[in-house]
Amino acid sequence: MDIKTLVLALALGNFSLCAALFFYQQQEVRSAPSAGLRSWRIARQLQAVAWGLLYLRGALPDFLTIPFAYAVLFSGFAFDASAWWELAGRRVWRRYLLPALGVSIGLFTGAWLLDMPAGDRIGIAALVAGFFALASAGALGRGWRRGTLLRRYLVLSTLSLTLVVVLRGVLAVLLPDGAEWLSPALVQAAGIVALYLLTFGNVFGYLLLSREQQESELARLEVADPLTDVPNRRGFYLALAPWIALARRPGQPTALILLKFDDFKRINEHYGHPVGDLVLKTLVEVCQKQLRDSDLMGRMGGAEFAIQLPRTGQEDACMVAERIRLAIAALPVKAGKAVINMTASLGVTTIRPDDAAVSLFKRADEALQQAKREGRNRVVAADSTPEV
Ligand SMILES: Nc1nc2c(ncn2[C@@H]2O[C@H](COP(=O)(O)OP(=O)(O)OP(=O)(O)O)[C@@H](O)[C@H]2O)c(=O)[nH]1
Repeated sequence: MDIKTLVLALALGNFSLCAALFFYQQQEVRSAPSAGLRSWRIARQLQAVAWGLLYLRGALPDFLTIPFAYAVLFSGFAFDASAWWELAGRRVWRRYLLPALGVSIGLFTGAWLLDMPAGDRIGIAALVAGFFALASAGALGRGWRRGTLLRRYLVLSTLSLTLVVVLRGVLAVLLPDGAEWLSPALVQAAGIVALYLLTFGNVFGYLLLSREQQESELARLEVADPLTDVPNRRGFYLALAPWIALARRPGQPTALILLKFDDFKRINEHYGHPVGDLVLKTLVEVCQKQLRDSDLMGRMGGAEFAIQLPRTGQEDACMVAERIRLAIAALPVKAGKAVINMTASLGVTTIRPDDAAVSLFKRADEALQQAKREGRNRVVAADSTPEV
């Protein structure tokens, strides 16, 4: 395959992706688009045009196929890097890519206007491609420690291909006529192949990684509450199950606190649902500050939450519950212009050896209901001694 064919393949590949994306977008309003998809789409369009122009070198005026084509290509690289940063949740990095793009286009166009040797222009273009590829690798590398194999592969392949592209540029400047077996044609072929692999590694990597991110977010939402980010009922039950099983063995018990904010309906009615949401989020943070790292708070639904406290007896659990109650009552929640005073009622129990989740929650709920009946804003302990 000669270089021209590879350039054509790059143009056609990007064009066909643009077409596929056009049809995909007809559905996008129905499903949540991945972060960065817009930038990624613009990158494909720009790169398709740029490679198309580069392919037509000789058939069109030089102005179009050299400085203009490279300016469009650099913009495509910049949008690619931007898409990766957006996918990593750091949109702010786009701000730094724009000036870098301006400098890149200025340098390349300047070299063309000054009629510098083609090798120097190639050097500039390779460095620009390398810079934006490194920026993409930086965004990808942010998730390295917790990253999947796919992410790690993409980081390493991007870095090694970037190295080849940059080397190609350096050699074009330092050894324009090649040396021994390192002919200019070989260096050029290695550079364009690396760029080809970089482009399509980027294309499929982005698609696969955004799909992977969406799937892991969906899996997280199965066990987490999207508003407060604590485990939902299902997640909490899953985390509690081993402690229920352990209660059959001798040792320190695990305590359960059931907490419900008082008169929460009033907040929604007076201030509206969005303020109610904000209050819930703030109150969960207030409660979590009173807990140990080993404790776990989960949302059972509405304004009701549960807290598991491993290796904690009833007396200590009551102390924690009282601390939480006081912290909630002491802190007025600011939501916009409103300052809202909240209280909560709490029922406390410990897991008995004969408990199942149903009996455990029933007992904690009875204690909670008693706290509500007795006037709210209080802690009630259930009787945790096993029935005989
Ligand atoms: N803002 C907001 N409100 C919610 C959410 N989930 C449930 N609620 C509201 O929470 C309120 C819970 O009300 P109830 O269970 O009747 O009890 P309460 O008003 O808190 O009163 P008591 O428990 O009797 O002290 C209802 O008005 C629900 O609409 C939510 O995610 N956000």
